[in-house]
Amino acid sequence: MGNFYATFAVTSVITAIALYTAPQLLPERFSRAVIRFCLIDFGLAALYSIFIWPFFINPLRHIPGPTSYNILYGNGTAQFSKPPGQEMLNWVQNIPNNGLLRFRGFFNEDRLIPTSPETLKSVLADNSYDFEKPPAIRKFLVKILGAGLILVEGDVHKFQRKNVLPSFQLKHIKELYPVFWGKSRGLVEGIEMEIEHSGKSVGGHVVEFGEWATRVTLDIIGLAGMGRDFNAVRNDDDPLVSAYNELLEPTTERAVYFAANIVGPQDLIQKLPWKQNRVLRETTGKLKYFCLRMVGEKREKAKMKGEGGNDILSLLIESNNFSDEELVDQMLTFLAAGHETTSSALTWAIWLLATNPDWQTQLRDEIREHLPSISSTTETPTDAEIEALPILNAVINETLRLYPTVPITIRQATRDTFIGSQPVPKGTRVLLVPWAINRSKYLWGEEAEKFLPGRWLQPGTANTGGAKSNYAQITFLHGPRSCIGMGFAKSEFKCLLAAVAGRFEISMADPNEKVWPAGVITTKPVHRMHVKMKKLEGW
Ligand code: HEM
Repeated sequence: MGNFYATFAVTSVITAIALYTAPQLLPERFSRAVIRFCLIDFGLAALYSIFIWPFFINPLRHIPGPTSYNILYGNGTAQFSKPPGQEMLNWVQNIPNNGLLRFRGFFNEDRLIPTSPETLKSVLADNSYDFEKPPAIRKFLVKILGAGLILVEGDVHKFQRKNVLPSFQLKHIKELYPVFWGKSRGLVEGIEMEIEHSGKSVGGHVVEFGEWATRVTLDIIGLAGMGRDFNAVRNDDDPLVSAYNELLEPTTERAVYFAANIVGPQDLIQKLPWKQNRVLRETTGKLKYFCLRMVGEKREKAKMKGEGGNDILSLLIESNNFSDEELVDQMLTFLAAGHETTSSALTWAIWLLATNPDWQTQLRDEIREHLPSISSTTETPTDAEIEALPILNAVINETLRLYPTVPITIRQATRDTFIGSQPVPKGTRVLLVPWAINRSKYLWGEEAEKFLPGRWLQPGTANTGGAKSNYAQITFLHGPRSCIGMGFAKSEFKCLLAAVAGRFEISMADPNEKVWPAGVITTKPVHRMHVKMKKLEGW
């Protein structure tokens, strides 16, 4: 659209000159003259920004993209397609391009989609700091989650990333396996109890698995991330968890409030006498208070008894690089980024196993042959034993490929820059679409959209799935803004899936149910995940 303010300045000058030379166009009353001036000015600016610039001037207009669009809102609704990212996948599969697609969003604003390893590398690695998260989204979320790693940009991000990274190193993740396995046992026991209480132990009982997944991943991020046992699998009365759930409770009014803050004048909206403003202030205040108290207690304990823990927060405290307030921001970030994401991945894996019984059996056989029973309280598998299971590795990688839990994420060019050899003006929005890249037939072959764990089981393909480039899979993105918790998430995911698939036979409650992903940031099955689970003896 070009620079919005510059457009207005130019159209104001044009309007002023036009009215000066044709004063008969202005009514006599001053107030009416001002209104007419503004209307003409606004009309000219809109005409230029919505029609002239995008269709006749914009240097990006020759990049291939969908040819059918609405004249006013372009293909803006594609961002809300179901499943999220599906419309973009259709473009990737069907519109020939040289690594970049362009479409017009609302009011014909440009949107670019990198589609090849080269252009993805350009955005994610080579020019990563030229592309930031859109400022309005960041400004609003910082009020809720604080200025933690996921929301800061530029030098502050470089500093935080450098100082948080050591706590997520492989050697630390290895130490967390007992927590992952112990919490996986808690999950299995919880489901076993639900089955027992239902009185349907013999034939199996229908369980809504998504809720279990949410609770157990919350427990894991609590204990492994912050050294606090929320025990959400057994109860939900932890004050920190209650405040967190209250904050993210998905009501319609909350959704409208969030949307108004992102697209509207945020500072004004936050001054309105809207109940959501007060609720948000109070719950974030509560959440931050609990976190601050936890950080204080941990710091004190480490000082008095020289006792640090092996959770991520303890390691960050030990590193001495962050103030208490900064640690609170990181805690809220880990809570938000590190639990619904893994919970979503686990839920999709359960669905894929329920609908692919052959792979379910093969996975169960592998687990039962090589790992101690999940019910054993004396034996815990080592990280090496879990990492050595090829089918488990194949199933989690294929799940993460087909159901990336963040299907779309957005960037905005902060300066005039390049994607590959294509100049990209400041302000252009770029969509990174894991859903479309991970399923692209150009990167994964004709069977790209099929669940085929075997692609990770061929000689030399355990880490690549047979794709020629790392950038064929962008579930965790790549480069300086990639998911810092990838190793944590994959290890946790492996333990949880091994425990559940080893213990239960899983089938769909309704084999004819149409299941598809829905959600705004992370995805879950649209009607939740109702599966029949039957406890299997002999392990
Ligand atoms: C299957 C599980 C997960 C998936 C698919 C996932 C995916 C992602 C993605 C796509 C991003 C980039 C978002 C963007 O910049 O637009 C991201 C960033 C991040 N993730 Fe994860 N994530 C997962 C689990 C976790 C876990 C368990 C943690 C923490 C314990 C975590 C912590 C973070 C943080 C801190 C960032 C921001 C990194 C930065 O900007 O430097 N994630 N994740």
